Amino acid sequence: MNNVSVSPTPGQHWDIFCTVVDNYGDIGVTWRLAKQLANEYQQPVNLWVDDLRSFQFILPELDITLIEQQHHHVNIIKWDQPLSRPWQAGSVLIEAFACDLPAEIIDATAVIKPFPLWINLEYLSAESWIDDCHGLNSPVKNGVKKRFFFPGFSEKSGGLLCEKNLFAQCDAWQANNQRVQLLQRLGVDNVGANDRLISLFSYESSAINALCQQLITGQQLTHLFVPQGRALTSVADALATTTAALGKQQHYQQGQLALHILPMTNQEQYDQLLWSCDLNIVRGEDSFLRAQWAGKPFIWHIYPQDEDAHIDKLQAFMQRYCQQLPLDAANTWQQLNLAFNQNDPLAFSTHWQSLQHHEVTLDKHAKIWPKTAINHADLAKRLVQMVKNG
Ligand SMILES: Cc1cn([C@H]2C[C@H](O)[C@@H](COP(=O)(O)OP(=O)(O)O[C@H]3O[C@@H](C)[C@H](O)[C@@H](O)[C@H]3O)O2)c(=O)[nH]c1=O
Repeated sequence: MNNVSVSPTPGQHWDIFCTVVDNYGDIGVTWRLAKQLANEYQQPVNLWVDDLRSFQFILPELDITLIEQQHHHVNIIKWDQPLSRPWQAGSVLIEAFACDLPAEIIDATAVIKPFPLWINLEYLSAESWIDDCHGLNSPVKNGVKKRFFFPGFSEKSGGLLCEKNLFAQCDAWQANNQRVQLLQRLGVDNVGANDRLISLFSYESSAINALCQQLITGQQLTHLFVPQGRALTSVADALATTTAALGKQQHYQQGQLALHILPMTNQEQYDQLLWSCDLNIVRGEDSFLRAQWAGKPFIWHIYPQDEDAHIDKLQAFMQRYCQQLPLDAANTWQQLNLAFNQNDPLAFSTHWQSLQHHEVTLDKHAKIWPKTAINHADLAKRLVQMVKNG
């Protein structure tokens, strides 16, 4: 057996394997989980990642030439095939998002006894069917089984990733108006007390065109913060320019819209941007959750799937999110999200204009939502408990 060290007593560490499919969500989620397990639960964690270049966008200090390195107390290993560093069995083996584990590990099921607790970490969903699948076992090989872990919003699910001190950090940031420091760091020094701040980290959408037009002609000056990437293409279209031209300028003003183009930062600084804005437009899985933890209203651009499966996922979430909202505010917010996801600029403009009537309600709701959503226990806590229970 190549590249597997067979030790008579498996180690106590956790291995997390992550394949970067596209974008930053797969690595974003596993990196966050690895940091939390290492720092809050003092677990030795190996994070195996097949694409360090993508990882570097959200961890700029990562050295992409190294096979192994430590950051935030997590041991990060470049996952090559075949493995460039032998795998040694630990106590837990996490396959993130059903990635194919290395053949060396599958073969090792024949010889390593007991085999580490094998967990398949699934994508987050607000759909209720996940409650019945969370925790189920499925046979893999040689009598070894893997267990399914479904993150979700219900008590029966695997819960949501959220660090122990996150809400306190966010509250302190907002109470002390620390956004001023953030804006200084970003080189944005012309923000008035009544200006609106919006962050935009989405995929391409023609609704962005409508958004920009609404902001340009709006009553209030809006600062729109756009990290380099896919949303910028749609912003450039809306402003009848190109991403290359926009990229050169960094700050750009048209009417009541002040556009600021940002480099990607680490996850901690991205959180600070979300905490500082009045509205966040987010996407995928991880930024979607972080916008909720920021306690601010948001629009969710969900990762598109075949046959519009993502729209069911979006509806399932919106239903949960809106349970405690008055009907008219809920309707406006849901229609706005649908318009963004369905590339409908006309509908987006209509619902954007209605949004102003519900700003106070949505603001209040966004503040109380995190405590409802966390449902007494975050994901890492539930995961550690699952491991303890065996
Ligand atoms: C803009 C920005 C983001 N980030 C982080 C936040 C998140 O961890 C990560 C972005 O991940 P997401 O929000 O999930 O969006 P994404 O579109 O990048 O990832 C998606 O990838 C697909 C393959 C998955 O199937 C989707 O479910 C989703 O996870 O990038 C930074 O750290 N710094 C930044 O400046």
